[in-house]
Amino acid sequence: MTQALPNIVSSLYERFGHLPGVTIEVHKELVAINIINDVASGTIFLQGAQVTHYERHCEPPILWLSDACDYKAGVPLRGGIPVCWPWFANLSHNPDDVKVQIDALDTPKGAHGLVRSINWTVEDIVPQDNETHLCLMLLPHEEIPEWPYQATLKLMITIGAELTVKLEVHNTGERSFVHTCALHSYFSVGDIEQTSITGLEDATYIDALKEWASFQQHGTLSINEEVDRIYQLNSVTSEKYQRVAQIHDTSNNRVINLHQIDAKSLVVWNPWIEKSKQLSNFPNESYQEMICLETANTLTHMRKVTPGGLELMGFMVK
Ligand SMILES: O=P(O)(O)OC[C@H]1O[C@@H](O)[C@H](O)[C@@H](O)[C@@H]1O
Repeated sequence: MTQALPNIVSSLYERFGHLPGVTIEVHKELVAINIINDVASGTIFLQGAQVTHYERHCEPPILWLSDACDYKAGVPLRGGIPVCWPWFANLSHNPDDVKVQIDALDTPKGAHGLVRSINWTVEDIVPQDNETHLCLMLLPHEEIPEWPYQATLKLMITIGAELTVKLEVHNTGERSFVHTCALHSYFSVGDIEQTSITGLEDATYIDALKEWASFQQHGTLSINEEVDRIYQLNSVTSEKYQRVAQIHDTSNNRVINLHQIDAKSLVVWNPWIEKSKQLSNFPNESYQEMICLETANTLTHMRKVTPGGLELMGFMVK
């Protein structure tokens, strides 16, 4: 972060004024925007445009955030909704076009791309009684010296009775580029052993724990061991949100409904016992209280963005 934290906070207040239900806070080395309106509350960090909290009043939080986050600049927070772009997962598991494009760059090639630990700028905050809209923006060619393609990334978030998060990728340059991406949502559940997922019946998935082989889902998905799967949802369109999965969070007596638009992949991940011990900023027992359902376009759903082209994908939680 080049600007001192208090300066970032004061310049945001100067730009937007003191908007109702909007406060800007510093968490150690990071700046966050807190939202509260008549129906819900939320928190969005500038680093990674990472939504870390969403809760409807009088209900348990919908998103999970680790208690072990250290709020350090350059380290993505464990939980909430990290934005993965321009590649998802390890580069080695991406389509050849993505690998070739990224291999040519002199940039770190860790999992989940380049933008989850960079500060995004705040484009807009619009508070209303029942929903608050935010837009965060990133110009990757300006923030990542090695990224050679001109583009504008926008993350559009609505905090209301529903949570919507949309990622827009606009090619503003003269060369095409490809990407895979994900909104890597960590959902909070009361007890993973009393949690099941419906909506994926009969869907095809790639199992990252079984040598990336392809399988078909039969019936409800219960989580009682490590799960790391990429479901391919070919029927999702760019026309309207489509209900893709439901998390039955039985111990909280609720169902979280996930709808997607123009996002044809859904990653389901829980690290379970052994993998939990290897993850950064992840308490050993936390696998019991979270499940990732990650709205994505990956593998065969890689996207090519031609000059002037604009890609939009996202999800809504009802
Ligand atoms: O530790 P990271 O880089 O945030 O990744 C967490 C997980 O992210 C998921 O999307 C992947 O499917 C998992 O394989 C991975 O372990």
